[in-house]
Amino acid sequence: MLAAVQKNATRGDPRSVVKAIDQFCRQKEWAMNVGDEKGCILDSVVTEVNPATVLELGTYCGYSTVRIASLLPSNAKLITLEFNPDYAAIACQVIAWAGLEDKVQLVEGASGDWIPKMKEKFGIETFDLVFLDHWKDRYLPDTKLMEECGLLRKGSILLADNVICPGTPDYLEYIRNSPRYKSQYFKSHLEYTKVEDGLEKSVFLG
Ligand SMILES: Cc1ncnc2c1ncn2[C@@H]1O[C@H](/C=C/CNC(=O)c2cc(-c3ccc(F)cc3)cc(O)c2O)[C@@H](O)[C@H]1O
Ligand SMILES: [Mg+2]
Repeated sequence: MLAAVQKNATRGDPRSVVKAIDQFCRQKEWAMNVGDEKGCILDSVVTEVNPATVLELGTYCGYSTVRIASLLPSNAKLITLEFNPDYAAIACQVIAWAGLEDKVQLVEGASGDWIPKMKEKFGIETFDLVFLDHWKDRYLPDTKLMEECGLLRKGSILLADNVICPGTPDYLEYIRNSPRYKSQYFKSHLEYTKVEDGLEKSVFLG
């Protein structure tokens, strides 16, 4: 995938990096990027929220990191957590190829370890937007952890990938029934396939 980016995408052009990865995953080898169809929904949420602070859980190869960072205002900050060093190394190069390294802080480590350190290590008060796309059984514990650490403010937006496929039943049950969130489901398809999947957008009510 990285070779495809370096061969087909233009340095400093995030859209060409996104296109190169999507082309590679459609033509050569499927990969678990959020993809172009759900990616458009992601783009519209990022544009609508216009966040100053973003947390991404699960960088993988940096596809959604590039999509999000390319839409952020100049002073905005995107912190992305990835605990697999091999994926982190690839993502770092993909983000650099897109010319977005100044907007992105890629942190190598587990979300559970780093979420409690966000304030002291990065001077983050609260996140305006969180994109959840890591192991599906971590969405709920990490959401509760973000609440406990005071990282969500009235109006913070959580956007979760794969709430249908592979599915995040415990997270959906919690977020749709909690009086502290207002949720909305965006129906779509699993990246590069016709299988149903979707994104769940939830506003923290404080
Ligand atoms: C606690 C913790 N801390 C830090 N990094 C963490 C972390 N937990 C995981 N990570 C990291 O994040 C990525 C993991 C992503 C998991 N995503 C999926 O499993 C996924 C799967 C599919 C899929 C659908 C149908 C199929 F048939 C097969 C696969 C589609 C998707 O879109 C997915 O996101 C990966 O880079 C992993 O190292
Ligand atoms: Mg996903």
